[in-house]
Amino acid sequence: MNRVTVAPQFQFRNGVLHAENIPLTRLAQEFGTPLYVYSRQALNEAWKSYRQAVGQRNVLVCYGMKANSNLAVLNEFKNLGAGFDIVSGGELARALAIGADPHKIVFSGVGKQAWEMQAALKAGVKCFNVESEAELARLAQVANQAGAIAAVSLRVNPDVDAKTHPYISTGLKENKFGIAIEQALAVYQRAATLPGIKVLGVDCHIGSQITEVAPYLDALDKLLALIEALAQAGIAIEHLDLGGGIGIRYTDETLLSPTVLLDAVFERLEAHGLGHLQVVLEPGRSLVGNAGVLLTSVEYLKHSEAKNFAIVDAAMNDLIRPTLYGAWHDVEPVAPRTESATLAYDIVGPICESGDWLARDRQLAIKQGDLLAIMSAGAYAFAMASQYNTRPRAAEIMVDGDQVHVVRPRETLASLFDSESVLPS
Ligand SMILES: Cc1ncc(COP(=O)(O)O)c(C=O)c1O
Ligand SMILES: N[C@@H](CCCC[NH3+])C(=O)O
Repeated sequence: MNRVTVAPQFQFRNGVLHAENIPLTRLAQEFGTPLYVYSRQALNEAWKSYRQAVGQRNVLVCYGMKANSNLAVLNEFKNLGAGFDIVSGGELARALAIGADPHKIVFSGVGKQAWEMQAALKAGVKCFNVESEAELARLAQVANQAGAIAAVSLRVNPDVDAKTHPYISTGLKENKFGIAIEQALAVYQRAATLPGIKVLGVDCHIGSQITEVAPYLDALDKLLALIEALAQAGIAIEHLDLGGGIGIRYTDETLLSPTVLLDAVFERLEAHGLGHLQVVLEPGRSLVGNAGVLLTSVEYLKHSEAKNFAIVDAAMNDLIRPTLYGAWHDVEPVAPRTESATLAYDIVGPICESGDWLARDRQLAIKQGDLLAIMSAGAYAFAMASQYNTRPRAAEIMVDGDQVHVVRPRETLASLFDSESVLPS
């Protein structure tokens, strides 16, 4: 019986793991490993879950492109109607490169530089999510110099526990993000008087890989109290941005669906007479996380008294989540064997760091040369890759039914240092 994986578009057929209709063995042969493989259908299905949740309601879904900013992914979401949540001038450039509608771009991030603000104003983005009073002052200055008006939401830090990994929790008061909820009213009052600034909305983003609705509703309750205080102070807003954060299945998580979230949000908005507000969401991981796998080959097996190691050709430079967060990614042999002994393996890369591991203590029946798929590698995977140890970043492939597209070729060795120079002698 074929094992079922966490990702519907990556399943076993006749004993071989496929991406849609393509056997992953074929892609490894043709393009080499390590290799990122994405499924176009998975992107579409994930988008559909948001579209169905939205229904006729006034919701703008801005894809949090930091999760995976490959142009093919961005273009797919643009064509499906997505806006974009950006956090840098670089991400703005990517959005503009695929012809994204600037009126559907929100600009988040705690450290926006003046040039980034200028570029975003020039492009005409929908909204700046402002994270401090100092940023607000800089934005007003930049907007005035440009003769432009910057529409803003203040990103409020509601001090709620998103019940996720501390490194990806962003809505607690000890986190660097946002303006403390207690200070928000005063900063809004200042914003309302600043030339160059137009108050448009309220924003928060409490964390990532969230699997329950309760933390969102805790945050929402605090934002609703703020919105009422703003109304009393004569400051009307048009939209409420609840950020991203919906989690995916890495192993056996129970999931929060966009429908459950939006139904609960609109119920509360309507109860407060705020059903007219536009809701903005900034999902990243939940749109792409299970649309990708990282393929890697076993270079060596190594057995010591304490451990069995599978040394593979992918490494922490390709996928840093395991060592950075202790994150779990399922590991599937692409063509599972039955004849080898099953042992507990640590899957480690060739990088000179003890932290260079992708999975630990996995029961696997494998041999040298076997191909493994590291699952759920569509989000925060290639996007966080580096060239550490002068390793070219992997190629990225998009599968679409029977079609295979190289959406980013493997980096060449020369490209890793051809812009460097040595000192004149
Ligand atoms: C401001 C902001 N919006 C959206 C996201 C996307 O989050 P996620 O990938 O968890 O949906 C992030 C990342 O956590 C973020 O920092
Ligand atoms: N990079 C993190 C998520 C961070 C979200 C960005 N605010 C992860 O891989 O889970």
